[in-house]
Amino acid sequence: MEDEEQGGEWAPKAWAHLSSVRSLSPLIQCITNFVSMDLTANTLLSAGASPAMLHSSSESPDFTPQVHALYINVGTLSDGWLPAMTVAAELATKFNKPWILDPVAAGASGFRLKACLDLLSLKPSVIRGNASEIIALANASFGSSTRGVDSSHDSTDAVESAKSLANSSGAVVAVSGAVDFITDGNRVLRARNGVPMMQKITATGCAVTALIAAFVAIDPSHALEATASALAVFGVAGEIGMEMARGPASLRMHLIDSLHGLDQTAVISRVKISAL
Ligand SMILES: Nc1ncnc2c1ncn2[C@@H]1O[C@H](COP(=O)(O)OP(=O)(O)O)[C@@H](O)[C@H]1O
Ligand SMILES: Cc1ncsc1CCOP(=O)(O)O
Ligand SMILES: [Mg+2]
Repeated sequence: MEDEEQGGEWAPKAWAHLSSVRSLSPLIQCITNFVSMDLTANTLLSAGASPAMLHSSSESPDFTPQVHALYINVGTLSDGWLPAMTVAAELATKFNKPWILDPVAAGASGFRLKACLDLLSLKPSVIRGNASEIIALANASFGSSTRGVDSSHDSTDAVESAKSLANSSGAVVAVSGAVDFITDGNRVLRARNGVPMMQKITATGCAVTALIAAFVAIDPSHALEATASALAVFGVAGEIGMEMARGPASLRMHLIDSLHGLDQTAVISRVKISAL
């Protein structure tokens, strides 16, 4: 099975997506949490994209129409930031720009769940979360099965929730974990790259969602494929980075270096994407 997943039709697609990000350098507006800002911006830069962490609702009317994609992450949500997210998402929709949602800890509180559900009504192109977040959103429930920002479920537990959320929202939904699943509600793709140590670095989930925004920016009409490519490419960077790392802190550094240095041979030989 693993051999079937390696190479095939998907690895050249992933390489084509990464190459387009490098040559087109899409401008990505990021409204993201305080924890993730640095890793997110550096991930986008090392992939060849151009990050801009602009979140004021006073400047989004001028700025959002110019970007190639918008990334919204509710990780350190506050009353003050929510209107800024709403304004930017409305502008993205109005100006036909893809926007991507990371519903960090969606099931941690009623405030956060309602915020995420309200943002969903503004039609994101892609939602990427861990299994607990996708289950909470699909069931519109908070509390019982959520432990803060980390998942208490395996990604395989959330495949049906992801499909149902994709169908109800119209978005492509990605569940990350040991295996990443990506669905439009009908097709389901599976990406099997990465290393477990990536969970021990804060904001790797946030960073890969930003990378999804960059990949969707350069191929907006194929959001499902672009999302799978971004998850697999980030995983490959983690695998190569892990060969040099001594723990989470050095993996963080080597992951960024590896993403920057990825070549065609590494991507083609390592990307493991398949249809479920
Ligand atoms: N056990 C694992 N093996 C390989 N890759 C993993 C594993 N757990 C997470 N990842 C990868 O780490 C990144 C962050 O995923 P995850 O930890 O699920 O998100 P979050 O940080 O939002 O909870 C993703 O690229 C995912 O594929
Ligand atoms: C620890 C923490 N607390 C609020 S946001 C955040 C970062 C979460 O990052 P990720 O979802 O990528 O693990
Ligand atoms: Mg997360």
